[in-house]
Amino acid sequence: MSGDRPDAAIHTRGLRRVYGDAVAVHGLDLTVAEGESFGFLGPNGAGKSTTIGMLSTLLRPSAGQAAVAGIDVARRPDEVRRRIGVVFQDPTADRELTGWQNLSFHARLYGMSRRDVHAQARVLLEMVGLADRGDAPVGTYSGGMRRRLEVARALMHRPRVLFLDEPTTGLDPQSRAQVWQKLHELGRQDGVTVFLTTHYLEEAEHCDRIAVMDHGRLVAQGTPHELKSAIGADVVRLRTGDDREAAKAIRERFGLDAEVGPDGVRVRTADGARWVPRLCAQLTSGVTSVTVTRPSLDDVFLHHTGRSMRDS
Ligand SMILES: Nc1ncnc2c1ncn2[C@@H]1O[C@H](COP(=O)(O)OP(=O)(O)OP(=O)(O)O)[C@@H](O)[C@H]1O
Repeated sequence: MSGDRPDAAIHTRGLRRVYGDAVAVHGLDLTVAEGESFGFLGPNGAGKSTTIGMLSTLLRPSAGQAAVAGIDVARRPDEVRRRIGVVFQDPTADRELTGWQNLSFHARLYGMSRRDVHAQARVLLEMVGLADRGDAPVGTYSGGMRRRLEVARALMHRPRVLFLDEPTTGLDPQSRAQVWQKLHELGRQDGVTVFLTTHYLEEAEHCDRIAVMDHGRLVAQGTPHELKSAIGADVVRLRTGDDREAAKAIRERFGLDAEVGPDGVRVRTADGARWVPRLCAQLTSGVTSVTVTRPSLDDVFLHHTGRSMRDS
């Protein structure tokens, strides 16, 4: 493809997908380096699953190009499939089979030898913390265990790129942390590229780089630190006797953008700590609490999409 990047794990140019008259992904240009963990964020309907579908060869692009592990997804989909692993939003492990059988069945589809399957399953069950549960039916696993098994299964044929669509949705915080730690090790130790969508802030924080998508377009990309710094200002959150009235007063008297949300009034301003005393002196609607923080990824998300990550 033009502007080739054979060393990149994922490289797209003008990647586009339409459903009838609706454009789900508009000309996406994205490059993800080998071994990178890349978080793909965006509100519902932004086009994340459609993009993963195209990159994992399940959906044909309507236009543009994409290469995964240096191979064009439209021209050589079979070769791409051998080099990728996919963990879908909904659980797909067979509950009747044991963990071990799930891994083995998957690997045999990829033509792996019995011996190789055995060795690889042992390593991966160990890696995802299921070594002592491999012989139990998946129906007896907790949600977190099932998810970790699915990660192991996606890795059986030693893919170079792992795609995960909402890998930890519905898991408790402890299971989420466990799954995430395993994913992180993969990149660090084995150079596997991890490309994931998530609605969880802490998961996004762990990524080497992040892209934010909205209405089928990339609206921001960079490291979590770069994206937060680019917002440039402190975030002041206030609770007042009347949040709407306070937001109105802030807009009028200070010319600042004040948003009212479930956690009170949110204002972005340079040097928030110095501004707060001036604010308190001017507001008549009684300030009950104030916090000043550096921008979070949720602030980045809100800035670029107009929505909070938690709400989406
Ligand atoms: N099979 C389909 N037929 C028609 N429209 C579709 C289809 N799949 C997705 N869409 C539309 O394409 C757009 C992008 O959807 P997509 O599922 O890729 O978004 P998403 O960012 O993954 O959302 P979510 O976070 O809800 O999974 C949406 O407007 C959606 O309604």
